[in-house]
This record gives sequence, C-alpha cells and structure tokens, in this order.
Amino acid sequence: QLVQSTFFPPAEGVMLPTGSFSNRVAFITGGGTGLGRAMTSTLSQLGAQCVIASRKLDVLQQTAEEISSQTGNKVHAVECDVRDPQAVARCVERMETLTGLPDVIINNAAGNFVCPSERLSPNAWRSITDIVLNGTAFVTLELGKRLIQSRKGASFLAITTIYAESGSGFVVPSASAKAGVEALYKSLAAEWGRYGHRFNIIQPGPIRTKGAFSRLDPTGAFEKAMISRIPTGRLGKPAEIANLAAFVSSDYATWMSGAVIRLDGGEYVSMAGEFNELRRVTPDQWKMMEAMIRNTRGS
Ligand SMILES: CCCCC/C=C\C/C=C\C/C=C\C=C\C(=O)SCCNC(=O)CCNC(=O)[C@H](O)C(C)(C)COP(=O)(O)OP(=O)(O)OC[C@H]1O[C@@H](n2cnc3c(N)ncnc32)[C@H](O)[C@@H]1OP(=O)(O)O
Ligand SMILES: NC(=O)C1=CN([C@@H]2O[C@H](COP(=O)(O)OP(=O)(O)OC[C@H]3O[C@@H](n4cnc5c(N)ncnc54)[C@H](OP(=O)(O)O)[C@@H]3O)[C@@H](O)[C@H]2O)C=CC1
Repeated sequence: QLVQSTFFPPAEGVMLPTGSFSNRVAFITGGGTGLGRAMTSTLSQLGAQCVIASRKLDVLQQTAEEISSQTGNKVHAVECDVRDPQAVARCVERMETLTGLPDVIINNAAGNFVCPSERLSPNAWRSITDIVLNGTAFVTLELGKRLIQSRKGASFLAITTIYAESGSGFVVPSASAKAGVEALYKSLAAEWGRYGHRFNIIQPGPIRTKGAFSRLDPTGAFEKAMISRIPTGRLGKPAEIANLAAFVSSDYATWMSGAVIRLDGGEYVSMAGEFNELRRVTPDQWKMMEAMIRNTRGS
C-alpha cells in the first residue's frame, strides 16, 4: 500500500438499507468464489434469495451454506458450465423450479491467464472467449427470452475489466471477450428496455482474489508496480465491488441502463495520461524546470 491509501480507507460494510432486496431473486454466475461470492453475500444480507452457478458444485455448496447461515436467506447452488448452452438452459430450468425467474442477473464468471499471444493455442483462445463472451451471451439470452415470455423486468449486470476499453497485451483473449461483453450489454440496453430490462457494466480494477492473482501475477513480482500506479495507493476490496453491484441492481438505480462504471482507484486514467510520470519530479526539480521553460524565447 502507498502512503496516500490512508486517505482512502475501504468501507466494507453493506451500504444499502436492510431489506433492499427482500422478495427478490438474484442469479450470480461464478458466485462461489472471489468477487461473485462477495456480491452474493451482500445481496443475501440485503434480503435477496440467491442462486449461484458455476462448474464446481462442491465450492458453490460450501459458499451457499456459509452465506445462508450468516444471513438467514436461502442461497441455492446450481452446477453450470456457461460455455454449454444446454447446461445453461438446464440451470435456468432448475432455478425456475427453485425460486422462479430472477430479478437480478450478474454475469461474473470468467477465465483468464497471462500469456504472450504467440504462445496461445486455438483451444486456449476458445477456452477464455467461450467462458467470458459466449457464456455471458448464453446466460443473458436464455434468461432474457424467458423473462420476456413471462413479461417480467430484470436488471442485468456484467463484470468486465478496465482493459476492455483500452485492450491489453498478454491477456488478449480476455480483452477481446470482455470488449464483446460490453458491446453486448450496451446493445441490449438499447433493445430490451421495452421489455423492462436494464443492462449495466462494472469494470473493476485490481482486487486480490485467488482466481485472478494466481493466473495474472503467479509469482507476485508485479504487484508493487501495479499498486504504485494507482492514485489511491491500494488494491480494491471485494466488498467495494459488491456494494456498487448491489446499488446498480437495486431500485435506487432504475434510471441507470447502458452505463459503464469503472471502479479502479484511478488506475485507468493514471496509466493513460501521457504526462503522469511527472509525479516523480521533486519541488526542486520543478523550480529548475520552470526557470528553463520561462527563459525560453521563441520557437
Ligand atoms: C503487469 C502485471 C499485473 C499483475 C496483475 C495482477 C492482478 C490482477 C489485476 C487485474 C485483473 C484484471 C482482470 C481480470 C480478469 C479475470 O478474468 S480474473 C479471473 C480469473 N479466474 C479464472 O480464470 C478462473 C477460471 N479459470 C480456469 O478454470 C482456467 O484457468 C482456464 C481459463 C484455463 C479454463 O480451465 P479449463 O477449461 O480446465 O481449461 P484447460 O486447462 O483445459 O485449458 C484450455 C486451453 O488453454 C490452455 N492454457 C491453459 N492455461 C494456460 C496458460 N497459462 N498459458 C497458455 N495456455 C494455457 C491449455 O493448454 C488448453 O489449450 P490446449 O488444449 O492445450 O491447446
Ligand atoms: N479480481 C480482479 O482483480 C478483477 C476481476 N475481474 C472480473 O471479476 C470477475 C470475478 O473474478 P474473480 O472473483 O477475481 O475471480 P474468480 O476466479 O474467483 O472467479 C471466476 C469465477 O468464474 C467461474 N467460472 C469459470 N469458468 C466457468 C464456466 N465455464 N462456467 C461457469 N462458471 C465459470 C469460476 O467458478 P468455477 O471454477 O466453479 O467454474 C469462478 O467462481 C470476473 O469476471 C473477472 O474477469 C475484473 C477485473 C479485475
């Protein structure tokens, strides 16, 4: 952490009023671990009945039991590989039986690893883009069609990343797929408002989770450099994403659709600004540089 992080301590308590999601059903892909688990915990604390879905049923079941026992609200675990549209259909059918169709859908499941692009096999490319882009599309289309048929409105949220906008070397399948997810959600925000559906996007900056850090910085060698470029001087916390996700999915945000919200401690603009390296210039150096600039005559 950098010194300035003391100005920006994370508030990790649940932000919205108790009961904000009473009588609501939330469906969260990848809800067993990391940020998905944090979002499930927050929505459950706020009264939602949650359904979490991913490949590892044992992980989902353990998370579901832990959260339900803390909040008193049911969390259902449903096995689902989002890459398989038939598995997605079966998962949604199971959810309809358990809870009915959801009010809140969070497409959070993802796969990623750092790799020079020249080392990627076709299957490596397929593996990431299938989880991130096709998985999000299969879940969104399956639920969207059933919600439209039932004339039920819903809030859809996708978790992308700050480099969905800029692109990034060494995570090219993820960058390409996340950019596709953003195009999908912005497009559907325009098309499906008429059915009562909102579509929004959160782009998190770096937040320590086992899933992300073990695949993106396996040796830990890059963490210090990453924190040094974040103006708020620290990594994000899962609860910070969870509070934002709860707000975006709540009745306090019914006028929000098609929004792309970056929550990254300022990392994106910090990396983008051409002159931001001048942060390293000391006051004495500034005196000298200013004198040089002022003494310049003509062009
Ligand atoms: C400057 C550095 C900064 C440091 C940054 C630190 C922190 C993070 C900061 C910001 C994060 C920003 C964005 C984060 C986005 C995320 O999405 S993080 C979430 C990550 N979570 C996961 O990935 C969880 C799920 N992942 C998985 O299950 C697996 O990792 C996988 C995605 C590979 C899918 O598993 P599975 O379906 O079992 O696939 P296979 O093992 O069969 O592999 C499929 C093909 O892919 C090839 N492959 C696998 N790993 C690699 C690798 N490391 N390098 C190259 N290729 C790989 C594998 O060989 C298979 O291909 P072939 O069949 O061999 O051709
Ligand atoms: N942590 C960070 O710094 C950042 C994370 N993000 C995004 O946040 C989200 C959560 O990531 P994070 O919590 O860090 O990482 P995790 O690895 O903990 O979360 C990924 C989840 O996706 C699930 N998943 C993976 N493949 C599939 C599949 N084929 N079908 C269904 N579920 C699947 C995994 O469960 P299972 O293995 O059981 O299938 C896991 O629960 C992702 O969208 C990621 O891109 C974005 C920017 C920064």
